[in-house]
Amino acid sequence: MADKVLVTGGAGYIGSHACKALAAAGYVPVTYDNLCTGWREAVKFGPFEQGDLMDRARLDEIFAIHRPVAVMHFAALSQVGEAMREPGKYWRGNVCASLNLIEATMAAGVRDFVFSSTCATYGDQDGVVLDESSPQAPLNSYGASKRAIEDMLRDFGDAHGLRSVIFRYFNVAGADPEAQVGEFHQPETHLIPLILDAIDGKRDALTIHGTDYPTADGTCIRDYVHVMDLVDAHVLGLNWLRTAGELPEGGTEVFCLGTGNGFSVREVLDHSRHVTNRPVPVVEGPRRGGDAVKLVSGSEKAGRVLGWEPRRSTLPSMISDAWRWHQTGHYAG
Ligand SMILES: NC(=O)c1ccc[n+]([C@@H]2O[C@H](COP(=O)([O-])OP(=O)(O)OC[C@H]3O[C@@H](n4cnc5c(N)ncnc54)[C@H](O)[C@@H]3O)[C@@H](O)[C@H]2O)c1
Ligand SMILES: O=c1ccn([C@@H]2O[C@H](COP(=O)(O)OP(=O)(O)O[C@H]3O[C@H](CO)[C@@H](O)[C@H](O)[C@H]3O)[C@@H](O)[C@H]2O)c(=O)[nH]1
Repeated sequence: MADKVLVTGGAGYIGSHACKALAAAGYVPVTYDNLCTGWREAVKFGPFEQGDLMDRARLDEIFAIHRPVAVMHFAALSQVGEAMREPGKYWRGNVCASLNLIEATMAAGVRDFVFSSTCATYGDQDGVVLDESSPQAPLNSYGASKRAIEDMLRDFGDAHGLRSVIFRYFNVAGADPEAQVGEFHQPETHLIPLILDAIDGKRDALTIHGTDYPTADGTCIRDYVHVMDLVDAHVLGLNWLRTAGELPEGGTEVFCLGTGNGFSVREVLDHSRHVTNRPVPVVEGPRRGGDAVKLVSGSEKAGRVLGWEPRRSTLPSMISDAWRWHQTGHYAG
């Protein structure tokens, strides 16, 4: 029988794409999700188990029923604005919930763990290109909670032999090119789906959050990575983790997932106009709290160690796949 992987947050944007990639690689992805921001209809590639990470008894039950060989942990709260208003929700919902999951994982005798971290753990580093060794100085409780979970994984590795791969994502965008799953957040805060909403009239206009940043066109710069490339890296990371001898007992390895190319908000708008061949209504607004000026990955480690190669992570490809999903795929919501 195929090996099972417990996918927390498998009903969400990135987790649902990861389930598709895991199934294509021969695993059975078992989604564990409380549907607080996810969608039942997004769980298409393996069993669904509804539950909250804070519910230890339910987690123990799921480990006993499915006996997964590894855990991929995507479930989190990830809205920066909300994190700045309600830090307690993020420390509880991300840090306490992950502690519960890690303890349940250890109790079940599972040792291989893949974790979604973020370049938001770096904070604002004055335009430098970031890699795995760059200092972490998060600007908000979301980034701080993710950094704390990274530390927790190291401690559980040192003390109890947990082996983990930590992926620090840059900005994830695009959708499954077959539009079986896609990005659907409510409320949506991410740039590309908001631009697409403005293009087809679902919102009045895209507000540019700040036009006075110290960049060539005054808007923030981000490194966008296609969600399918990102989840491919997870399968590579999982296989690498499971290959005897690659990572010692208790080891933790961090990989940045970005392309090394930074694009400003205005550049993303230009590409969106071009790809959709439609105008984008835009208004210029003030800066959004908690935003770094520039977040770009300088890492080649995921390519060197895991053999990862982003294949779809160009802006035209990410925007056209997101646009296809926007027009043809949807969840009930
Ligand atoms: N989207 C990005 O650009 C980006 C960038 C960096 C890191 N990340 C990280 O990637 C992961 C996935 O992000 P996403 O955009 O897919 O988010 P998402 O909100 O679409 O998915 C998160 C899923 O986790 C579930 N969940 C949350 N708390 C839970 C809990 N306590 N118990 C059970 N299920 C719970 C939600 O219902 C949802 O299905 C997150 O950890 C996020 O921090 C995302
Ligand atoms: O209506 C909007 C939305 C966004 N932006 C700008 O677009 C850029 C990208 O914003 P967004 O898509 O919200 O992504 P980030 O704030 O960069 O954060 C995302 O990417 C982080 C990693 O960079 C993850 O950790 C977070 O979970 C995820 O929300 C930023 O400069 C925003 O200020 C706008 O100008 N207008």
